[in-house]
This record gives sequence, C-alpha cells and structure tokens, in this order.
Amino acid sequence: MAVTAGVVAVQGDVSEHARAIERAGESHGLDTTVTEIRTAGTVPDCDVLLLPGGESTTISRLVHREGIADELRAHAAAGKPMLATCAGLILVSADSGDERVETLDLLDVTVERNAFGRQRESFEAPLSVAGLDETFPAVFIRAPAVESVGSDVEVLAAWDGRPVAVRQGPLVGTAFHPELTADSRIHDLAFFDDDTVRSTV
Ligand SMILES: NC(=O)CC[C@H](N)C(=O)O
Repeated sequence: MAVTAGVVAVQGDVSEHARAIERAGESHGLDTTVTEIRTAGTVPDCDVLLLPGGESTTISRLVHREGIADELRAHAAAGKPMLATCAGLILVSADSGDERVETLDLLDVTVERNAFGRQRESFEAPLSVAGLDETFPAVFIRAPAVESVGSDVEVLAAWDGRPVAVRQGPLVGTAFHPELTADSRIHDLAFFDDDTVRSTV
C-alpha cells in the first residue's frame, strides 16, 4: 500500500522526521512517500501529517499566511492521523498562553511554552509511554508542557507530573522531539496500525 505523509516545512529542519516516518512505514511493509509542505495545495493529498518543532510564533504566522492552516483543520476534521511535536503541539493546542501564537484549536489542551525551566531547557529522559513496551528516549528542547486537558484527551506520558504526550482521536501531540533518535515508535504509534494507516473513523 502506498502512503503519502506530509511534513509541514515552513520552518526548521524536517529531514529527521521524514526518515522516522519512512522507517515506521517500512516496518509495516508500507511504501511511504514523504512530501514537504511549504505552500497550500499539498495537504489534501496527504494520508498522514506531521507538524514539527521549531519556533511556534514563526510557524503559526507562516501556516496562516500561506493558507495551510485551513488545510490542516480539514485534515483533522476528516479524522486523518496527525502528529504534532513541540512547537507543533503548541500550534494545535486550544491556547498557548501567548497571543503571538494563533493556535489551531485542534487538540483540547492548553500549553505553557518553554515550561521546563532555563537550567533544563534541553534534556533527554526515559519516558514511559502508554502503548509502548519499553521507555522512549525523549529529547526535550525548550519544550512546552501541557497545562490542562479536556475530557476527550488521553494522556500517554507525563514528566515531572505534567503531561508531555497526549492523544485525542486522530491527533497525537508530544512536547518532546521523537525524531532525534533512531527510535521511530512514536511516529509508528501516531500513524500506523495493523499494517495500514491508523483509522479513527
Ligand atoms: N523545540 C521546540 O519546538 C521548541 C518550541 C519553542 N520553545 C516554542 O515555544 O515555539
């Protein structure tokens, strides 16, 4: 089966995510093509979507300016899988506590940007994640924390008592960067199931 995965690439380096998606797809015997999204028109062709980390104020400004924001909303409304990491999680949240980030309100959580404190702005932690047998090596880089979750949101992992991986229907959000190790289990968990694209409808 052929799968088209889109990685929103308006800012930052997205190649690690592309490799992780390809690895996860291969483990299911799927022929996955990754396409980088910088302008409107590509998202409707994508079976799964990834919103990467970066600078959420910049990504927010660009996805709205380029007309990608509405396409992301339509993808989510169609029940297609989406993984939003770090700044991506901030973007899909209901509220980031920062008026410079126009959130998409796809995930019923509020977040706090840069929540883990200056002395620990970047760190790696062995994270227990619901659905994974062994801990995941989670890399946090000036990471947000989830402050509150709505009743439809499942907390998949927490660190320091705060949710750092959540799921709501087709959407998985992580405060950490799952693409920075060779471990593609988070991409796998978000996108694939039973050797096909995860279905939530
Ligand atoms: N690694 C990241 O994506 C950091 C997110 C960044 N601190 C922000 O608030 O946008």
